Amino acid sequence: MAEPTIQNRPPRPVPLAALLTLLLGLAVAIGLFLILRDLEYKAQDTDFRQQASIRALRLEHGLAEAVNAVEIANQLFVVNETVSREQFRLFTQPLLKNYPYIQAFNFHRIVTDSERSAFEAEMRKQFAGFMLTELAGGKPVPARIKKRYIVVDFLEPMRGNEAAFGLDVSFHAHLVATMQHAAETGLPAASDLLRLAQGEADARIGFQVVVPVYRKGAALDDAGARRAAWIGDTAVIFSAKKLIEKAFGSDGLLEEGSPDVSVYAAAAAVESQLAFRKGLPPASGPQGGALLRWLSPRQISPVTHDFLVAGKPWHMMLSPAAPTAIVGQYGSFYVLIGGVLFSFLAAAYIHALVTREQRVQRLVQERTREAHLANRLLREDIAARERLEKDLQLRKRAIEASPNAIIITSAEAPDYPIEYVNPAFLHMTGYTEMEILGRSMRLLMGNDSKQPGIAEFKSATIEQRLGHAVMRSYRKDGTMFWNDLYTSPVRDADGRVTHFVAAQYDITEMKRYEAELEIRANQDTVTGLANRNLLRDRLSQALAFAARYMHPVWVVHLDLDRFKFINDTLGLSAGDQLLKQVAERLQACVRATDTVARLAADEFVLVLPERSDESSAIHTVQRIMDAAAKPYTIEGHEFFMTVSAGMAVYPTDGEDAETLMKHADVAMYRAKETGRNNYQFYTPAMNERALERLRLEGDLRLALEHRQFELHYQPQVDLCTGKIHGMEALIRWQHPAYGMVAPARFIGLAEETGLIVPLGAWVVRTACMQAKSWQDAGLGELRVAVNLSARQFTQKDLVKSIANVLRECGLAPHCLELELTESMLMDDVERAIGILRDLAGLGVQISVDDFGTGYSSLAYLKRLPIDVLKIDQSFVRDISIDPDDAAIVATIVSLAHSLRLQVIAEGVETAEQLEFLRDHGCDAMQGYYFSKPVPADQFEAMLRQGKCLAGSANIAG
Ligand SMILES: Nc1nc2c(ncn2[C@@H]2O[C@@H]3COP(=O)(O)O[C@H]4[C@@H](O)[C@H](n5cnc6c(=O)[nH]c(N)nc65)O[C@@H]4COP(=O)(O)O[C@H]3[C@H]2O)c(=O)[nH]1
Repeated sequence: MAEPTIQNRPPRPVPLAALLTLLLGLAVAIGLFLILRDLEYKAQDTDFRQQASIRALRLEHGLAEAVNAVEIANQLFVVNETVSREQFRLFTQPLLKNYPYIQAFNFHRIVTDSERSAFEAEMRKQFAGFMLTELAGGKPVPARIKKRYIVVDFLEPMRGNEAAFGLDVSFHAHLVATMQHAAETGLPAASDLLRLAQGEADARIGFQVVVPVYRKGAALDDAGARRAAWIGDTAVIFSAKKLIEKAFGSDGLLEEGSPDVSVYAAAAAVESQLAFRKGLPPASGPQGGALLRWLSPRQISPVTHDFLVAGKPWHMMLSPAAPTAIVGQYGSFYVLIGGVLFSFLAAAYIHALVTREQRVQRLVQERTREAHLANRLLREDIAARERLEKDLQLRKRAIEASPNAIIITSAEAPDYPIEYVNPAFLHMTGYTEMEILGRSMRLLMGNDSKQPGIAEFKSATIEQRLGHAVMRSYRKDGTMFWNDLYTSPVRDADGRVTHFVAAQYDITEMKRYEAELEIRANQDTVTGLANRNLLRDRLSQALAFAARYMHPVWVVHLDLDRFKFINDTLGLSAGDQLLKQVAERLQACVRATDTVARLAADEFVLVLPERSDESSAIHTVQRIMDAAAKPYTIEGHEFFMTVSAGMAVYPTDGEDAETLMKHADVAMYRAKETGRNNYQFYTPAMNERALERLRLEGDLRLALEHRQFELHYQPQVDLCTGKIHGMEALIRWQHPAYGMVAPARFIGLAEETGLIVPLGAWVVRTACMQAKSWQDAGLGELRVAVNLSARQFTQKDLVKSIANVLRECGLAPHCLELELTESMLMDDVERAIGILRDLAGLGVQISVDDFGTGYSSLAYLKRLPIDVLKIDQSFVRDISIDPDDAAIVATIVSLAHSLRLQVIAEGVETAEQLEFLRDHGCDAMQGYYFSKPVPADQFEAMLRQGKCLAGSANIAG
């Protein structure tokens, strides 16, 4: 099952422990918060109440002191019968100074209407124009007539209060009521708050305290008596603000942060009677949602204080200054915040612990599961191994018990050492394990290393594929057995071939049986030659091969002349013996690749696939006829026998086996008809040529004796100097009947007949003598090139005979150049190298004729001690029209030069060919363009003329 990855793992629920920790932490934090806040609140509340009572006392005291000042002033009128204005001034002066919150001292005099005039008259004595006034529209006007006037008689200080002097205040109902109340009680009475006409702008709220003044000596027992004795009153006008500020003023009771204070000149908090305020009116409590209200600092409830000022109830309210409450409860908040944070941290920690624990548990579970799985796999593995072990044991026992040989080799090239062989192998080969292990399979092949099966086996191994080969193998004691070998690569898990397994079967018995069958099927039982069956096969194979490589195949039908006579005379057994001897002779005259078959009683057929021309075929047939013609000894008697042969050639005389056999048969009958003991071609023209060849061969044998040969010389010209620097000696046969015969017609014949050896020796000697004679005649140290035939080249005493000739002629060895063809060199390179080294040791020059037509191996070319390469005329011919030939010639020139060889081009017929050769750095030329091969006298004439090649350096220069 796939593990969920980090990305797709579902979110895990918060562990309960973490949740509980969080909740508990939060509860504790909140609890602490509440307790602390309560403590803070109580401390604050107590502190606040203390402050409030201090302020209440101070205020009461201050106001009482003020009232006291009024009573002091009143004493002036109580004590004195009459009080002069001056007295009043002098008396109030110090009081005004001591009580700066006193706005004015007044004496209100009750004047009846009847007394008005006298009063006004009396007053005018001191104050001109005095009259009682009243306020109308805020301005003093003469007072209207009333029963009674309450007149501001004395007034201190006067300055600033002039408007009030003489004013009838009886229009002021409340003031009048206050005065009357004071008069009736005989006690000071305070008014409501008034708006004062004088004073600083913020101190114009004030109140009056009046104390009644009675007539001297009047009874004042009850209210009525007092009302009757009332003649006026002394009044003091206070500035409420100044008075209260003075009361609180000391000890910093109004400082920033001190409680907020509201003082009302009434029994309750009536805003119109607000005498003083510091700070804000008491708040109704925190606003906002429940949580916000709960979290908000607990409000300290305001403190009220009621007291009397001159009999009038006053009301004071104190509430803590706003920031104080918050500041005072910070501690609990810190605890709350800290507690909450701590709770979250603790919860996170518990969460981490729990999740870690869970992870560990999970990991343990996973590991446990994996361990179980691993255990299961291990058990399965062990079981599989046991099974495998059993299988292996079984296979091993099977391999060991196998009757066929099994070999396992390593895949390590090049030896592929043997790592295992089964007992059957040891039994089959006779080797012990010790002897075979670590060795190569090659050990089994002995020296028989050229079998086709080995190549197949090798390539199967290299290509790492199945291989099958039937091979001859050799036991330890050297005896051969036929080995049917199968091999197969063994691959490891990565597909790499590490071993090969081979199974070998000893099929020697089968092979022997097969061979016997084949022999029976394909061999003539009397002679052991191929029978008709095998002949057909071989001929078909030869034709298929010939068709592919454009080779001729010769089919020769032989018939023994007069065999029937011998058979009839001497009996079948003698006949058989004769046939056997004939068969042996036939076999001896042909090559291994040829087939000799017996068709019927005295009829034989030869298949000669590797004769390139008719002359070599004739040569073979002639040899057979010669061999057959030799005497036979049977049962003590000597016999002579001749054969008649008919020849047909593929593809001229037929393209299939049947036709060729039929035509060879026809030709054979023709031979019989023409007198037996001869051969006939199926094609008449070939018979003609064969006849001519016979004649030529006969003539050739005599030609040397009759001095019919002569040498022609063709100049070889240095392309740099344009001068003749040598010549090639070319043989000519001056035939008495045919005239001049070209070498192409007789050199091959001479080669086949062996006449080439004396002929070649004659050529070398004649050419050397001629070269020496021209040297002696002062015609230059010319080098003469002579063609060597294959047979000459392989002649045992070649080097010696050449050395003799040079010595006899007195020609310097370097003036003789021996021309050899590529094929002569490549036939048996090692042998050729030996001969050439010996020749080079003499000091003669060696050139390779017809270069480019054969298959010279560069590697060998480097090892051959040669001096000159002759470019074959077939390349030179088309040099200026065929780019391939041009490229070949250019390559040969550069190749020769890189091997430090000279290059001469033969068959140069045109100026273009010459120009090309010059352009490409060819050293010398030979060809009709300069001169054809000419007799010695003509060549000498040419030398004497100093004939040169036009356009060469020396000429141009
Ligand atoms: N079309 C043409 N042909 C040119 C030209 N220049 C030279 N030739 C011919 O090319 C042949 C060159 O000789 P080779 O390749 O050795 O070929 C020689 C050589 O292999 C062989 N031969 C000639 N003399 C001897 C000899 O004394 N001994 C041996 N073993 N072979 C010889 O017979 C071959 C033919 O000889 P030749 O008939 O004399 O033919 C000569 C020569 O006449 C040219 O410009 N155009």
